[in-house]
Amino acid sequence: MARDPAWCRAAVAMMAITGSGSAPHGSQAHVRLEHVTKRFPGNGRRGAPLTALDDVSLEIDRGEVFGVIGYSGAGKSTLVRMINGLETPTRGRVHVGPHELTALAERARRGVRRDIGMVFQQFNLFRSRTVAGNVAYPLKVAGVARPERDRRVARLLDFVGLLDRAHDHPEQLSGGQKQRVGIARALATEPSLLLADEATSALDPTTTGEVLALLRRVNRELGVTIVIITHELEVIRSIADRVAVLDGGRLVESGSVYEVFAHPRTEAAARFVGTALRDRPPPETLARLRRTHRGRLITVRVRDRAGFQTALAATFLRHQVTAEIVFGGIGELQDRPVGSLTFELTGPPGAVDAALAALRDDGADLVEEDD
Ligand SMILES: Nc1ncnc2c1ncn2[C@@H]1O[C@H](COP(=O)(O)OP(=O)(O)OP(=O)(O)O)[C@@H](O)[C@H]1O
Repeated sequence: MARDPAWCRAAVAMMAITGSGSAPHGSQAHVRLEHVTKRFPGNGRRGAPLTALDDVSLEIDRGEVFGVIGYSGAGKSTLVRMINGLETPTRGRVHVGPHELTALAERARRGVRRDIGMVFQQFNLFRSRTVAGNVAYPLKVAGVARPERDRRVARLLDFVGLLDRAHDHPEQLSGGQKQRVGIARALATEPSLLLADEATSALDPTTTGEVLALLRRVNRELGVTIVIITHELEVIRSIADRVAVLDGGRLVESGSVYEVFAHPRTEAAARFVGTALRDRPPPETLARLRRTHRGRLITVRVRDRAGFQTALAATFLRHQVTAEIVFGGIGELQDRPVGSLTFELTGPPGAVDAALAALRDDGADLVEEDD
């Protein structure tokens, strides 16, 4: 049964794309890693040393939210420990602000560390101290006098929305509330840099959203640079400006979240981000679509390209191909469109092949979903 190609044109035109630019990059570096390699000695049984980081160079700008993603064992936590000076590289240099960490003695490194807040997956709160006591602890260590300490603690608890829980103990709080205390504590010494290592990995999706919203406020309202380490792509997608992908200790890709997610240049990054964008129908959906649709199935990736969908509809029309959207959708990443549309194509003999050839010539990123 032929359908009116105009239907397709109208549907596609309705989803016309208006792209906008992503956050600019290139201001002042807050953290700089130059050719950092970290080797751990072999444990005797397996023998060979383990390279946790392999010649990693990257710059994190002051005031940005920078994500680091990678599978378990990729080297993410080792990278964090390089930035806060808890590990020293086997080779290479680490700069934080004006300091070259790798050139400093431990005592001086501790001074730099005071300007770095840490947030952990398991919160790491003192169970024996109250919420206020936990937030006050780093101030006590830093020798801040009681009245000032109390003032800062109240301000921080207010900022994270837990002023009314000041006298509770951590076990009386939910996971999300514990992490908010963790964030307040990390901010107590007014650091300019916050390192969040899997800060939401122990939380459910709703609570994750709340904690990410708080981190966004920390970044925007307090101007704190945030480095967020995670294996959860949704975390990067919702909060980061730029992202680096680690794979087997190597930095395989870095750039704006849009560029890395929408146009991964390496196979390793594509494999990692592919799941986040749901660029293809899942196998069970494809099987069902094949059963219920007689025409050719193709999936077209939609990216930030002005006029692309109008051109797509025009190509189908020109070749007398009927194109019905049977699956897909378009979302947003850093305010730019990203998604995919799966079409069922039907038409006169040879017309579908001609239309697909024309689309490929025009640079369309499409996949044939037929067996
Ligand atoms: N102190 C250490 N001694 C020996 N090997 C180590 C040490 N710390 C890390 N490694 C090894 O270095 C590699 C990278 O570890 P790292 O913890 O940085 O990875 P990750 O990406 O943070 O992983 P995960 O998400 O599982 O925490 C792993 O193979 C790990 O076993």
